[in-house]
Amino acid sequence: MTASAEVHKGLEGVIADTTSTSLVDGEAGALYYRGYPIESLVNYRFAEVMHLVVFGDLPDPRRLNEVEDYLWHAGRLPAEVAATLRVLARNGAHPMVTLQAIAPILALEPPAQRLGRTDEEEEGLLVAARIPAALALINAALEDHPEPAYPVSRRYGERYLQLLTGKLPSAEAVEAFEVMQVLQLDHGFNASTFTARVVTSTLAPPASALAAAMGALYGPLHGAADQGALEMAMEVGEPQHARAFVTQCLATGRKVLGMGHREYRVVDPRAKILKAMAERSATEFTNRRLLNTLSAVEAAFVEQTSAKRRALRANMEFYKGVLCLSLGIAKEYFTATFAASRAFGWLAHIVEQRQDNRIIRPAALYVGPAPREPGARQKVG
Ligand SMILES: CC(=O)SCCNC(=O)CCNC(=O)[C@H](O)C(C)(C)COP(=O)(O)OP(=O)(O)OC[C@H]1O[C@@H](n2cnc3c(N)ncnc32)[C@H](O)[C@@H]1OP(=O)(O)O
Ligand SMILES: O=C([O-])CC(=O)C(=O)O
Repeated sequence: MTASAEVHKGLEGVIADTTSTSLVDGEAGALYYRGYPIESLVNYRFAEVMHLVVFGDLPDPRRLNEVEDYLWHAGRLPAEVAATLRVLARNGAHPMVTLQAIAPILALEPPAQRLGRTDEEEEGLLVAARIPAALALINAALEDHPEPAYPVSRRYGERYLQLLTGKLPSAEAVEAFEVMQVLQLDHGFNASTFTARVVTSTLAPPASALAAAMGALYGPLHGAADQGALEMAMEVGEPQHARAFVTQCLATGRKVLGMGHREYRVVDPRAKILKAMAERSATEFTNRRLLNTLSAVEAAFVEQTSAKRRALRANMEFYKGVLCLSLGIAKEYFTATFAASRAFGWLAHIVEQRQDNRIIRPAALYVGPAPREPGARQKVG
């Protein structure tokens, strides 16, 4: 590459490939899965929208039954996989670190049930289906509890919450949880999805691509902003401290997590839905105070960044934590819960990438020393 070449730092605006899974309209603040606006999809079960994203259409009742049955059977961890996971988790790393390490192992010992897809797709589906039980096991190992019994419910959200919290959730909690998971399914060429596509482009197996994507999601500029935003609200403490906190962040270059987005120039449409849900769910004093603090941080941030070349607004991560806490999900499991949903979106992109593959290999503008000779030197030894 010559020195006159233009560098697209962060690949902003670079169209790297086509996709038919989701459309992100950053100017209008709209998101569509396979053509359907997300606002219309929040009325469907998670398993239905997952089917839409991965397979391209909403399932009829018979297929939904088949998919929910598959997720239940496939989602149960084989004994040896569970034992490996338990040993790894006991090292005490963050659940996302353990989950990434175990992801390829989750593909071992597949069940007899399949969804009639290719071997590669079935591998990805299996890893994604097993994430909820894997998280419950990580939680049990870290807390030194016995492994939770595998729930009888075929409903994805009910099973997930029961696995993670140890309690049978209310119907309202299941609905709210599934809406959140629907909103997290897919989002164009975000960093973790692009990672999955890069790994897939080398023809590495889906389980390797999913593990790599988990690594990308765990960064605070991407998926881990959910835990980060909530911890920031805890640090701020009270709404009246928000203005000074934002001033300090902007003066020192510290990122206010959960604010700003590469694509959206207006509020992220998912953030609007999640904020309303967080408001409805935060009845308990601590969660209400966290919500009010976040709201004050958002107002101060929007005001203090109004002179920037770009409008910076709340993204999906900002209010999500309050909803998660209300559902009984501890903050260390926010990003892993995001991964549990996004894994299906990653799979949709893995399938798309494999269908029309070319290795992803951009060019670099070399800025190191000009070619030179090391000069004469005595041979060592
Ligand atoms: C599911 C998700 O992944 S959603 C995103 C989750 N991530 C976060 O919430 C982390 C906080 N946000 C950010 O770091 C960024 O906004 C990102 C990573 C989301 C997007 O990054 P970019 O597209 O490179 O940011 P962008 O070019 O729009 O930033 C413009 C300016 O605003 C600043 N800015 C952007 N977001 C923030 C923020 N949250 N806090 C402080 N300043 C910010 C940038 O530093 C830049 O400043 P400059 O013009 O003085 O250089
Ligand atoms: O699109 C992005 O860059 C990040 C995001 O919102 C997502 O992955 O959901």
